[in-house]
Amino acid sequence: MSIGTFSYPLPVNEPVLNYAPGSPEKLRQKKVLEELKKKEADIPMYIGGRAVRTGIRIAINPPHERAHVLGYFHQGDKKHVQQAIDAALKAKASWEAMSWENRAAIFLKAADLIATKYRPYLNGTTMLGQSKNIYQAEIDSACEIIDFLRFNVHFLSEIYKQQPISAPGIHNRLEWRPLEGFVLAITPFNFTAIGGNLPTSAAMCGNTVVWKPANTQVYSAQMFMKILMEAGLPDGVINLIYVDGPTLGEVCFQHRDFAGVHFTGSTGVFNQIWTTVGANINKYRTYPRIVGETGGKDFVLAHRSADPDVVATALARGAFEFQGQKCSAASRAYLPSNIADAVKRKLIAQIETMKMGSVEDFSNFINAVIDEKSYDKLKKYIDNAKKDRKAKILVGGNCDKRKGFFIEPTVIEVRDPKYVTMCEELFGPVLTIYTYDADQFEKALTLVDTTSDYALTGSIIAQDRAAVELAVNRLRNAAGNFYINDKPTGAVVGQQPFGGARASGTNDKAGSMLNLYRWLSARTIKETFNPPTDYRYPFLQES
Ligand SMILES: NC(=O)c1ccc[n+]([C@@H]2O[C@H](COP(=O)([O-])OP(=O)(O)OC[C@H]3O[C@@H](n4cnc5c(N)ncnc54)[C@H](O)[C@@H]3O)[C@@H](O)[C@H]2O)c1
Ligand SMILES: N[C@@H](CCC=O)C(=O)O
Repeated sequence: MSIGTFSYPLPVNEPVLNYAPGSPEKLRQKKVLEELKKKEADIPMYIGGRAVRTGIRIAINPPHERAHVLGYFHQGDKKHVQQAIDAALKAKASWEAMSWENRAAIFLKAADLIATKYRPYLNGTTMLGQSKNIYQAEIDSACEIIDFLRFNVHFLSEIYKQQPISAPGIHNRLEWRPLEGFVLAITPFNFTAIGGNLPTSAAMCGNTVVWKPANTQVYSAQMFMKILMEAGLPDGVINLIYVDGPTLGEVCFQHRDFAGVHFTGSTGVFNQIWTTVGANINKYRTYPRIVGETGGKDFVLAHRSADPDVVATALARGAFEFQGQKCSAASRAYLPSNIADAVKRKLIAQIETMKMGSVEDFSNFINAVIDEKSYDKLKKYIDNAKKDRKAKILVGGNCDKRKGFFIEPTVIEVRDPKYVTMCEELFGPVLTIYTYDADQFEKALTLVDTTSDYALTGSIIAQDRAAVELAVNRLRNAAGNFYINDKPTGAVVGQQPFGGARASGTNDKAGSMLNLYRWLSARTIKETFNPPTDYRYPFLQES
């Protein structure tokens, strides 16, 4: 029962700590990394609040140190998917009946726990499990997840306030119901914050959730789950299971109570999910919500008026932070002929200073790619480029997986703007550059717009305002997140709502109100205070 209307003002973004040499946050983080490495974690699934261990233990190794074992997670099968759905459905009635202020408090408390005592733990599990350097972990597993939790509480409270008008004699209201059934959250390896946001944004709206993270993100996912439990999340509201994708799909997408899927990952997997849901549409109680943020082939387009230093730095950071494993990473660049040589020279010089190695040495900018499958795929593209007369490796190109999955930041230069690495998502530290005739900017715009199926992020770098305006207009549908004189990565919750269209997803903008609407199903209620008692209109009542 709520006695009062409570307010949740717009929060400010969580400040990014800088981990400078000698800083208290750096000392604390180093200690926690040591602590995490010393113990071998035994990671259960969490179903209905119970820790479930199956005995099928899968080792978790840091991608940059394959020989080390951080722990093991217990892999589930079909019956655990069913148990997770049952637990979600059982928890549903009491969760959706809980007053908003109590639901909200759980997520706000989780945000505060992460901001304080668990910050180095969520960062530490992200650093070791996903091979993220401290800065990349801090902006993800500390700041972004904290922001998602706090901003979504604010956005949802704003949605709850949205009500229709009422004519005299009646009162209308909108009830912001959760969906009928359970929501499935399927999350990718690359962002701990996305792993946290996908189940919690739906749960916050009163839904109960089955959450399946990528196997390569389980180490940090279970840390987040434990924080939610400590924050008071009731049993069964979010059920964390580790099963393979097809097993998950086989049970969930056949279930009558499947109410929606909140997915982030590759376009191919999302298309498969959509096709399966479509084929099963007659089985469901309600039309399921399908939300998917998917792949990208993100561009940087420089204009002849661009400052070469700005272009080179946008490329160095945009393409190589977190080894290019961001859906937003710059992976194709279009340089105008008047400054192309200067940009290449400056970019190579920057890349040559990038240190590569373990996350425990904070001076390493580059760490390992996520796993062997990704390493092998990336190496193949690089080896093919080495052999291909149409491509030239400008810098990098060496790969070594003996100790960890290390791939040097690599720049490929091509003369064919439709060369394979200009079109396909590689998801690693590989950038392809094409030089266009600086007098043919409009042609370059068309090329950017038509080269890839994706439309996630992109940047225009120019000092000429007319060129910026032209690019903003002509590339309207080429990116859901468009940047001017900046790299195409690093969206901040509340500042740059995130998502793309075309093959990059349903563009439901994580970290904004738009996303939350997808987990709500409004009911309109009209109450008439003085109801009529005669069916006849006045004109029928002639005397
Ligand atoms: N647009 C965005 O906001 C965004 C953000 C992050 C990552 N991504 C994309 O994610 C991809 C990288 O992440 P990834 O390698 O973890 O992606 P992925 O598609 O391989 O896996 C994503 C999730 O789907 C699961 N999965 C795989 N096959 C499945 C199936 N048949 N049925 C159900 N679930 C299945 C995986 O186990 C994982 O949990 C890239 O394509 C990247 O662009 C997009
Ligand atoms: N939101 C992140 C990307 C998430 C995808 O991997 C960014 O803007 O860089």
